[in-house]
Order: sequence, then C-alpha cells, then structure tokens
Amino acid sequence: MSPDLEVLKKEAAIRAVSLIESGMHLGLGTGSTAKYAIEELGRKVAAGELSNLTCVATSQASDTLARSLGLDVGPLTPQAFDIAIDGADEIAPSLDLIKGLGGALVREKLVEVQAKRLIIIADHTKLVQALGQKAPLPIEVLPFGVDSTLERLKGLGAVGELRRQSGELYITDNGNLIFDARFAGQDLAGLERTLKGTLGVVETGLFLNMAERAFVAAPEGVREVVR
Ligand SMILES: O=C(CO)[C@H](O)[C@H](O)COP(=O)(O)O
Repeated sequence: MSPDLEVLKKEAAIRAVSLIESGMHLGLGTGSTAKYAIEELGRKVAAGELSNLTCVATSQASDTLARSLGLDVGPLTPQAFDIAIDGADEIAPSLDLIKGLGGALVREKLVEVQAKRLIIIADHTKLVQALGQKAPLPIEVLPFGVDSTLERLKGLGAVGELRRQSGELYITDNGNLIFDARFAGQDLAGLERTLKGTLGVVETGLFLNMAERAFVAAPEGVREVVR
C-alpha cells in the first residue's frame, strides 16, 4: 500500500528543513505541507539542533504556529532570506508554480521574491506538465469595485469565480477577495504582465522563475527537482 499523502508531505518538508543552518533568516510558507516544515523547525530548535533563526511568516496561520513552537518571527523587512520553504498547488517541470489555493499568495510572493533560495515542498500529485492542468489560478482582487475588476478579467478571457468558504466570500489576511480563474493559452509571462496591469488586481498566484528546487515526495521516495 502506498503511504498516504500526509506522510509524503512530511517527508518532503523534513528534506527541505535539513538545508537550514543556525543563524539563518527564513521565510515560512503557508499550507498543510509548509506546516510540517514549520513543525520540524520548531522541533529542531527545541532539541537544540538549530539556533538563532529569524523568520517571517507568509500568513497569520503560519505566524501563529511558528510562534507557538518558539520560533523567532518578525515583520517583513528588506533583509534577504537565506531560504524560504513553501508548498505549491502546481509545479511545472521548469519549477514555475501556481500558488494560492491556501489564500496566502500575496504575502508568499512578497516574502519569496526576497529569498536567495526558494525551496518548494510537495507530494507528487502537484507535478503537472503545464500550469493550469489541474488547479485554477488564484488572483487576489480588491473588494472595492470587484464586479468591475471581474468584468476586466473576463474581458481577458478568464473563466472562474470568487472563492467562497462555508458559503461566504473568502477573505484573505489582507482583507481582499480571491478570483479562482482559468485561462486558455500558455504564455504565462505575458499573462502575468497583463494581470498585474489590470486595475483592481492585487497579485496573482503565478510564481515564475522563483523556485530554486523542489522536494517532491512520492511512494518510491523524495525526488529533488532543480531548476
Ligand atoms: O500557496 C499556498 C497557500 O497560499 C500553498 O503553498 C499551497 O496552497 C499548497 O498548500 P498545501 O501544502 O496545503 O497543498
């Protein structure tokens, strides 16, 4: 029987945390896989295997978890991160990513763009041949004038819907909404530029040319994918 996905996610997280050394400045991701990495960091700090780490979290949930484990969590400053560790929703062979199904894409991008090394952790179900194969592309939008913003996005060919949770509109840590979109076509860099130029759009879940490597756990073991 193959190990369940939680076991695989934890294995990938532990591999990524093995890269961390004492004194590093770290970006902490968001989601169920990133949670295992934060827990492993907390364990290593408690065991005295790591010390003098400073961290910035990409969501309120990760911030709360990290603090509860005794990690030193502070605000985002211009200081570069030695390593950021995060999950992803889709991973292309080039290591371009879709992120944001966990709702933290803006803070994730703000933190991870400053990382010298962005390490992605995931189970094998996140690997795709081309982005958009399985997951929608999350786009964070301002609540003010959202219907107008959605008209603009639909004019660009987007098909999708505002994310809901328990029947209510999903609100991000930044007080915004998320439009989960599908686009036809493969020019991701062009799509990213167009979306970033669309009034009302705060950020997209396209993480292009950012990840250095991914630890992808499968029943046969953890595979390291390097860009
Ligand atoms: O981008 C994210 C949150 O905004 C997550 O990294 C992504 O959704 C993966 O989450 P999980 O590890 O739970 O599958």
